[in-house]
Amino acid sequence: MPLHVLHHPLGTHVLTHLRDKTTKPALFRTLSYQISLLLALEATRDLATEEKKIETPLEPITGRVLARPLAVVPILRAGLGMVQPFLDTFPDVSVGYVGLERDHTTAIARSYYCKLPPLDGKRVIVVDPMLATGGSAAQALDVVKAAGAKEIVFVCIVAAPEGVATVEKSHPEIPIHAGVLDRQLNSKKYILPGLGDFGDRLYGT
Ligand SMILES: O=P(O)(O)OC[C@H]1O[C@H](OP(=O)(O)OP(=O)(O)O)[C@H](O)[C@@H]1O
Ligand SMILES: O=c1cc[nH]c(=O)[nH]1
Ligand SMILES: [Mg+2]
Repeated sequence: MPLHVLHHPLGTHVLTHLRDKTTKPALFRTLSYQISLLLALEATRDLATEEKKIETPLEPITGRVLARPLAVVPILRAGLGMVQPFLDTFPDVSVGYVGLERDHTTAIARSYYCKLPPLDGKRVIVVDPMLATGGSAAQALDVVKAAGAKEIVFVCIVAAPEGVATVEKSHPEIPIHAGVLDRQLNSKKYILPGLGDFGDRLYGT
């Protein structure tokens, strides 16, 4: 599946402020909300709709409404910073949680939590702001598939080429929506130029 990179002047503006090391957590959370809303709209452009007969104040018409509910699945903890725009914007959303944490030396993610709603019949949107090695995303996508998800999209704010390659190899049918595609990983598997540790900046840790 192709990588879809966000093209919107507001997205570019927000990303610059997210990258700025002087941006404090309160503003960082607001900016995360804004870019996640833009990404949520991109990741749902092709949602199925169905007919619904209604009456306007003037006459009856057949309109269209969303046919199926959404499930948004943040990868804890940084993914939590991307959930709220989905809840605020879509009429029928459930939330599942996959807890993964990268080891500081190996950068390999370890699972510590999982709680998912029924996923069959839903558009399942797995969200995590940073796609670095791709290990966390690939694991989370394995987990939602094992839980019955069939229509899955992965959404991140910053992607590294290495992470995109990992997800494309392990889950070739899953579309990836990213706010930006960055240059590379450094020796500690952080994204360059990136924005640092998203979870730490979101929660001031
Ligand atoms: O693509 P990867 O190499 O797996 O790296 C990306 C992961 O690293 C960060 O989470 P982290 O493990 O730091 O946990 P946190 O969200 O609790 O800070 C980020 O939010 C991703 O989940
Ligand atoms: O650059 C990175 C890589 C992984 N996780 C982050 O929060 N930032
Ligand atoms: Mg972190």
